Order: sequence, then structure tokens, then C-alpha cells
Amino acid sequence: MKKLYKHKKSAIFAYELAERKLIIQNIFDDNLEIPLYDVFFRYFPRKSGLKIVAVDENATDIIDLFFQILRDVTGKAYQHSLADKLIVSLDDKQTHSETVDIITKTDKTILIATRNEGKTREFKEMFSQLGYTINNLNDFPDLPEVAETGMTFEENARLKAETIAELTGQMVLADDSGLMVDVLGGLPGVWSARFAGDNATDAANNAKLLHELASTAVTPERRTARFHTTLVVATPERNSLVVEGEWLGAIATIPKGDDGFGYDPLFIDDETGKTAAQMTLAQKNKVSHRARALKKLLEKWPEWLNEITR
Ligand SMILES: O=P(O)(O)OP(=O)(O)OP(=O)(O)OC[C@H]1O[C@@H](n2cnc3c(O)ncnc32)[C@H](O)[C@@H]1O
Ligand SMILES: [Mg+2]
Repeated sequence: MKKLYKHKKSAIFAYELAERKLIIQNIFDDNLEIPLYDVFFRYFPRKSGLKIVAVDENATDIIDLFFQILRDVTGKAYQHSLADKLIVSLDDKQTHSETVDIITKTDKTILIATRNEGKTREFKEMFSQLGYTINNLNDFPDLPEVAETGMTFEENARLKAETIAELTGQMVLADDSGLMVDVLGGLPGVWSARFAGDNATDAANNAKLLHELASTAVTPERRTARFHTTLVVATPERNSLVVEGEWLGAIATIPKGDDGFGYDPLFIDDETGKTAAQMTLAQKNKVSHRARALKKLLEKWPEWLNEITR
């Protein structure tokens, strides 16, 4: 058995065609190179070269795409069929037959175990570019609240993802995140959503944070902080996939900007000097803790899917 598609940067297949290149960029503008099995090279002369760049965990889509390009570029009548065998024919003559191992995941909807619309908006933007539709728990009012009783981001993200995956029988992504302020020993951390008390508003949490820093007379250079996200993808009866991402910055003395949610008006990005609330959704989604975690998730996801569909 050979693997047709492995979602790792690998030198084995990608090559350039100066004029005719097809690029399906991923959400971070990275060129993700999908290794197609080398049988294709026999049908596609190296000198003409082609770069196929895509984000998709579904090998059949990639193979379809490849043959589509092959037909367009060469003008020849390539045909293929995929079952557990890949059969390729040219001008009605069978030219190749190979047993292959295909990842057959086709579901393009992801349920995010969150009621936070700010997070959801970010995930929607990030995933829409990959062709995924996002639902969150506000679309399922009958599902229960999951108590965040963990002491770590991972424990809470697991609780949210694994409980909802069990209840719904589907694949679920959860995000547990928070702001960690160095001079406060990492607080508010896992308590970020409830820093000013249960069901606290964003404004109350921000006011409490400013108050804590003011009362300890913290100098500007000691206002360093980071946003943290742990993402967990769970599916019933399988081991979950866990990744994390961080974003370094500092806490402002007054809130600035109108976009975003949570502590965004107080979080100054180290690189640009802007608060997260002064960034557009697209700008934040390039550098945020959530974006960095999602990038790692996308790198690991196909391999993980491959394991769980075996
Ligand atoms: O548990 P769910 O339903 O996902 O929603 P939540 O708001 O309770 O989410 P968390 O438990 O993960 O708490 C994270 C809190 O950290 C803050 N936070 C997380 N990511 C943030 C971001 O990108 N910008 C600003 N604040 C953020 C914000 O106050 C969140 O409420
Ligand atoms: Mg929460």
C-alpha cells in the first residue's frame, strides 16, 4: 500500500512551471506542497514543471485536481478512476494500475465547541478559505454547558471538545485561550473569561486588569504579556489532537481600537505596536495565538485523520 497524499512539506513532488502554475494558497499565504505519488511524474514530463499548492486532507480531490490540470496543460485525454486501485488511461488505453491508500474524509463542516462569537468570527474567516463551514454551540441550544473545571488550557479545551464530540457523535474543535500577564504571574490565564467574576463582560475584565496593573504600579517595560490558545480536535472514541499557539505583546494603559473581542483593546502586538483591536480581522488572523495554533493544527490534521480513518 502506498500513501497518495501526505500533508508534510516534502521535496518529492513539487516543481515549478514559470507561466502556468496553479496555486491554492492556504490561509497564511504559505505554499503548502502536496506530494502526489510519483506515478504522476511519468505522465508529466519534468521539464514542463508544475507547482500544485493546496490545502485539503482529501486525497481524491487532489488527484482529481491533478488530472484536470494534466488535461488542461497537455490537451490529452487522461482518465482515471479511484477505488482501492488507481487506474490511469490515456486515449482509452490503460497505462497504469496501482493499489493505493486513500484518505476518504469528505466532511466539510466543523463544529466549534464555543459560545464565544468573537472566536467564532475568527475561525469562520480562517476556515472559509479552506472551504469549511463553521457551526458553534449557539447553533445547538439544546447542548448543555460544559463546565471548565480544568486548571490548564489543555484540560479545559479537552473537556469542551471531548464532551461535545461524545454528545453529538461528530468531530469537534474546541479553543481554550486566555491572556497571561507576566507581572501577575500568568493571570488571568485560564480564568480570563471570568477574571472579574462569573459571566463578567469584556469591559469588566479589562477594567479589572487595568486596576490590577495600576495598583501594583507597574512600569511600562514590565507590562509584558502573551495570549495563549490551546486547540483540541476530538472525535468519538479516538485520541484527540492537541496543539497550541502564543502571541507576544504588552498591556496598554488605556483601551484602544474597536475591533476584536475580550482583551483585544488592551493587548499591544510586539511587532506592529498596534492593539489587537486596532487590527482588522484579517491582520489579527495572520499573527494571533489562535492563527498560530490553527496553522499547527493544519499541519498535523491530515496525518491525524489518516490515523483515525484506518
Ligand atoms: O469557552 P468558550 O465558549 O469557547 O468561550 P470563552 O469566552 O469562555 O473562552 P475561554 O473559556 O477560552 O476564555 C478565553 C477568554 O480569554 C480572552 N481571549 C481569548 N482569546 C482572545 C483574543 O483573541 N482576543 C481577546 N481576548 C481573548 C477572552 O476574554 C475570552 O473570554
Ligand atoms: Mg469558556
